[in-house]
Amino acid sequence: MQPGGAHSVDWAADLWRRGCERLATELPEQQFNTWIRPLPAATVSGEAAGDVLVATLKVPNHFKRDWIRRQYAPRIEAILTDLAGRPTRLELALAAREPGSAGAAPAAAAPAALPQQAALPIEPAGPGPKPAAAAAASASAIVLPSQAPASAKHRINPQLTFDTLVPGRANQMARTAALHVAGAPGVTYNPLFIYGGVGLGKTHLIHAVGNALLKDRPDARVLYLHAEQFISDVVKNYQRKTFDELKAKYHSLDLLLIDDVQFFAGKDRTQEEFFNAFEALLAKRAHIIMTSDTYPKGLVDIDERLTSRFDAGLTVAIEPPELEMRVAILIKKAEAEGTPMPEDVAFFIAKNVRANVRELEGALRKVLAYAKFSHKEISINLAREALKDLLSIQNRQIGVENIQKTVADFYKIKVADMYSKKRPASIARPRQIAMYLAKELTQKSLPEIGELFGGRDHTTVLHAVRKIGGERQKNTELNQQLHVLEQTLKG
Ligand SMILES: Nc1ncnc2c1ncn2[C@@H]1O[C@H](COP(=O)(O)OP(=O)(O)OP(=O)(O)O)[C@@H](O)[C@H]1O
Repeated sequence: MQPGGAHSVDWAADLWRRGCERLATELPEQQFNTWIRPLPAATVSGEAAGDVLVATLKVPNHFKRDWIRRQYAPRIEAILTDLAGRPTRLELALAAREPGSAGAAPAAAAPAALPQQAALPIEPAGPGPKPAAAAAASASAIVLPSQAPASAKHRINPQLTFDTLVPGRANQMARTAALHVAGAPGVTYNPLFIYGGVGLGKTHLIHAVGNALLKDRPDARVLYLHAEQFISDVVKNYQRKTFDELKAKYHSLDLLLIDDVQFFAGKDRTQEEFFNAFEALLAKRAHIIMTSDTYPKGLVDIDERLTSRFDAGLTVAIEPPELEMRVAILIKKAEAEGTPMPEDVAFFIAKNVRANVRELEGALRKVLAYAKFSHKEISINLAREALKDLLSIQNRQIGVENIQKTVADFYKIKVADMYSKKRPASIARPRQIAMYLAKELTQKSLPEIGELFGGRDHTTVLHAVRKIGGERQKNTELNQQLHVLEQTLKG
């Protein structure tokens, strides 16, 4: 499709196919096969949202929708934006279930023979189907067959190295331990158990160990896999009664890197096989590194015999990165993309995107794509524009009342003084600061803010916004206080 022009089915089908191809090279095979490949159909529409292309993917249940949204949506959007040459937004719509189906989406547009992995019940059964309203495809949308390339890249990703991992307080312990293991596997910290929230770099770190070891010892037998792949292997070998093959594969390794072991929950046979592999590997001084979303004792539905072994080497956490580390990550990643990122822009993005590194990368891609397609220099204004949706979602959650209360607490005045007519500086200044923050952090207009501050005129608010904004540039103490208030308000 050309921007603003007529859609062509071939063009749209090709867009999705190329998107899948790119995803397949970036995601671990198991993740690609589990989450992306089975998506039954995609639709693309151009007009529905102005000049933004909307790609709608149908997903079978709430669980998958939320997971894909959290884990993959920013990347899919960035890839489609890149391939389409225009901003593309992803919508995830619940597919209506066919009567009698087990929860799969309608098969009408699905390809006849996509090879599927051994399907394992890794998620709770989704709630009932949503009415057709959930399917957001517009009348002008084109239905695309889900197409996925036959092969997907997997195992160790050569780009995930210690060199590309930005160090910081958040990953200091984990990184140090990982470097240690890479230098002398099988000696200490065995097993190494790394835990932390999503998108904080656990997978990156264990790939880095694998890459480092392979660089030193190219013949080392190193295997990276997601826990789901192990589950899948156990099922396959169970069906074929080929447990010797399973043993031969896992028990002979020098380094086993296994991601997201919380997925073993409730899978007794898998746990038993993993226990066997674990014991065999430790006995021959091979190293095991595991990741999880929680520490060993926090794992549920996993045999205590295993969790106590997980904890027997070294357990380290990866924390969410602090502001400076987020800035460093942005600058480094932008540099790697060949686009230098001004420090003030990196600070702006880092202050607004704080959840995890994956989201930070998503925001960076949006900004870079926006700069590319609009042929503009990267600036704070451009970043604000590119991340408009993201920022407004965050800001919508902050209410003016909350700002008034937080600022009043901070400057130790009464909340009632925010609406009062009192004018002493000890009260007027915090009030101006609250007005400034209300303008910065919410979508409210100047008159609306004035109304919420005891029915003041919008020019009073404008004056406060300009005054505090201007002073902020020169007065570091005020700037610091505003940072603290912003961080508190954004939670
Ligand atoms: N310190 C860092 N420096 C550079 N890139 C990082 C850093 N931490 C994370 N990343 C990048 O962020 C993205 C998400 O990281 P990764 O996939 O390793 O997270 P994770 O903790 O394994 O998440 P999940 O639990 O969802 O699998 C990756 O692209 C990774 O390269």
